[in-house]
Amino acid sequence: MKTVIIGSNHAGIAAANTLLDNYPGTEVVLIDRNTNLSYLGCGTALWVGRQIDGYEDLFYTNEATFREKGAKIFMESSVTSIDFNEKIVHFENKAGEKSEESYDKLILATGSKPIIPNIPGKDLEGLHFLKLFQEGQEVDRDMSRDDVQTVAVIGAGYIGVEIAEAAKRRGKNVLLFDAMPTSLASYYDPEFTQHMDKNLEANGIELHFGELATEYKGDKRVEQLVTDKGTYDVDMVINAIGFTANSDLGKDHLETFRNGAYLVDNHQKTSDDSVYAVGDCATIYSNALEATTYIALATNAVRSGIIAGHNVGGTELDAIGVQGSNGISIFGYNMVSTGLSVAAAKKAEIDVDYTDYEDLQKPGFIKENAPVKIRIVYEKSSRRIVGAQLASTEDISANIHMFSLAVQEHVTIDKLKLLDIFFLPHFNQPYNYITMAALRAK
Ligand SMILES: Cc1cc2nc3c(=O)[nH]c(=O)nc-3n(C[C@H](O)[C@H](O)[C@H](O)COP(=O)(O)OP(=O)(O)OC[C@H]3O[C@@H](n4cnc5c(N)ncnc54)[C@H](O)[C@@H]3O)c2cc1C
Ligand SMILES: NC(=O)C1=CN([C@@H]2O[C@H](COP(=O)(O)OP(=O)(O)OC[C@H]3O[C@@H](n4cnc5c(N)ncnc54)[C@H](O)[C@@H]3O)[C@@H](O)[C@H]2O)C=CC1
Repeated sequence: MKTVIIGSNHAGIAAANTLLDNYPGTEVVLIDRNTNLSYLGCGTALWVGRQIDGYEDLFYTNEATFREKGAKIFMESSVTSIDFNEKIVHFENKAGEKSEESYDKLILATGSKPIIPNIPGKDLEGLHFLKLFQEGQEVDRDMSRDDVQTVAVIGAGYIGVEIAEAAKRRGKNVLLFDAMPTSLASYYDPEFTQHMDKNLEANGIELHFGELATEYKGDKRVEQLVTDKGTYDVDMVINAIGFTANSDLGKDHLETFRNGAYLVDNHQKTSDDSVYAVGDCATIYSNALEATTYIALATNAVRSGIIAGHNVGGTELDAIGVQGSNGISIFGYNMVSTGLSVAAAKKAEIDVDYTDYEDLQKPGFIKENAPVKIRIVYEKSSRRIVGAQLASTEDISANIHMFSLAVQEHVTIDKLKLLDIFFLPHFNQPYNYITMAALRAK
């Protein structure tokens, strides 16, 4: 059997490795238009902000590894069209030479693309997006210019907040804009984001929330950013207002979600029996929403690639859904969340309650210690946990995995009240904040 995979980043790589490692004799062809594969975009802000030495270690595999495993791999080759009836993929390399590959099974792993603000001045120099490795390099180069002193970041989601920190670490004046009244509004409730906002301000980032960019102004290069509330002199702009699915190749043939992502079943199969879709170009099932949705994360890309790989290889494997678990660490302030915030539940018309608690991570007699804030969100009628948020300068990140499982398994808030949680002063308190929050639930 021959499988063609379009897109060889996180999702495509996971699907290819699953096939090559578990199904000897299977024929795998990978096609990607980029020069590189496996770039961990999460490292861009660390590298641009000089928290790590360089970008070299942000790649975890390469073309040669796939060749050694027996796959055919075409880099710098763009798929231009797919004949879904004849099962043929047409592609073109950078020299313009056209080729084609037939398939028995096709895996679409074409990922996502940044949403481009459609406002006047969008073709000026000095305007950036942050998706590809090459775009990270451009941002890094621009930030190295002496005449770039003021950087505007549009979108205070994960990319925006991370790159705002990086620009500040590079000594720039940083202005951070978002349409919402706080940073990270898609992931956390205001009781949590207010702490991140204070942290950003305390570290010298100028916040402009509830403000919409309306125009970029400049001669050749951007010189001003105009919003619905003011005009700002800027030397560089980084746009980070979210991703949308890159489904151009199959959107006329396959069923799609409201944002254009390929609709997939729990085997990652699309509406065409021979075609699978994985990662950021596909939908995903949310256990918190109990519905199909879209969540662009590397973690989901890898898992969905593994699922497609096995189903294509001949082992039936069902996806178990996700919670969209995520985390961020900015100037030493750490936040993690899973499932739905109260605001996200409200938007999805799920009637929820929540329980909050705040305490020191460890007993008071331990010197290296800091407060932890927790919120657990649960559905009023069923009492199932639908989300959790934690924040601290301590590393509280691993707690969120348990909440992810709780959401996945529909555990109720009442089950959490007497859960066996160990105590050791080096790590936590006998009256654990998870227990205390659960006990306070209405
Ligand atoms: C700056 C940044 C930081 C991030 N940080 C995190 C993080 O900390 N944690 C996390 O979980 N996620 C993070 N993400 C999100 C994560 O990177 C994406 O969810 C992930 O890359 C999705 O993987 P993918 O393989 O589905 O798609 P993509 O990474 O978008 O890859 C798609 C591939 O398809 C190729 N392709 C597309 N169209 C064609 C075509 N027509 N022909 C040939 N090839 C094609 C592209 O060249 C690309 O290589 C971050 C993203 C960015 C940009
Ligand atoms: N730590 C992590 O897990 C990371 C994950 N990612 C993922 O990559 C994807 C893309 O990241 P982001 O681009 O940061 O998307 P995002 O969805 O995290 O944030 C986009 C932000 O832009 C704002 N926005 C939207 N339209 C706007 C407009 N017109 N003007 C001003 N603000 C506007 C939104 O309110 C939101 O806060 C996301 O799925 C994200 O989860 C990215 C970086 C790190």
